Amino acid sequence: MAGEAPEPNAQEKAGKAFPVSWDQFHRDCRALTWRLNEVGPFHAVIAITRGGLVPAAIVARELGVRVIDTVCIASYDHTKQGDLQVLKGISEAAMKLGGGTGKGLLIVDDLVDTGKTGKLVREMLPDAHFATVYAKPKGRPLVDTFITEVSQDTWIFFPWDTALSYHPPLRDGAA
Ligand SMILES: O=P(O)(O)OC[C@H]1O[C@H](OP(=O)(O)OP(=O)(O)O)[C@H](O)[C@@H]1O
Ligand code: HPA
Ligand SMILES: [Mg+2]
Repeated sequence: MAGEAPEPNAQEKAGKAFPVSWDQFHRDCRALTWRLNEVGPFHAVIAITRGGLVPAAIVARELGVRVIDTVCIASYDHTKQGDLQVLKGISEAAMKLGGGTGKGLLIVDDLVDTGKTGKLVREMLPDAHFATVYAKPKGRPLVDTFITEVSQDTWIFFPWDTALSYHPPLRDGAA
């Protein structure tokens, strides 16, 4: 007897693809910084790894912030979301800069999807400003500043996760 079909992963459930190039990502990070410049100044940037590292570097460079800390959280194994694991918390030095509640700190991530990751970090730093480059509707209420909203059924492909490859012509069935 045939086994049950495997459950679709988050990317398969999403259906639509939104590939982002390095150029586009850099432009979107700069656009994010324009908005954040109105909100700051910030004592430090807290990057949610790993996806938040790239936008955090660009945003910190544009804002002239040199103190950068990480909060290391794992949830998706490629496209399947499991339980959140905090692999490394926020450093004592960064906590001190934020007065224990995150005031004056800027949390940066590449995107919010379900909002689970963002919610966890917000609980650690309730007074921090939370910025992401992209936001899906479920996670959007958690974010203070973002640039582009994509629908919940869209999967964003980041340039560090992708490579150029052959794409068949539309008439041969390409999506
Ligand atoms: O809003 P959520 O549903 O929680 O999803 C958003 C999070 O998922 C991705 O990280 P991931 O856990 O895949 O780890 P990575 O940043 O190391 O790739 C992304 O970078 C966000 O941090
Ligand atoms: O749409 C997405 N793209 C890449 N990583 C993700 N992690 C959660 N959602 C996404
Ligand atoms: Mg991440």
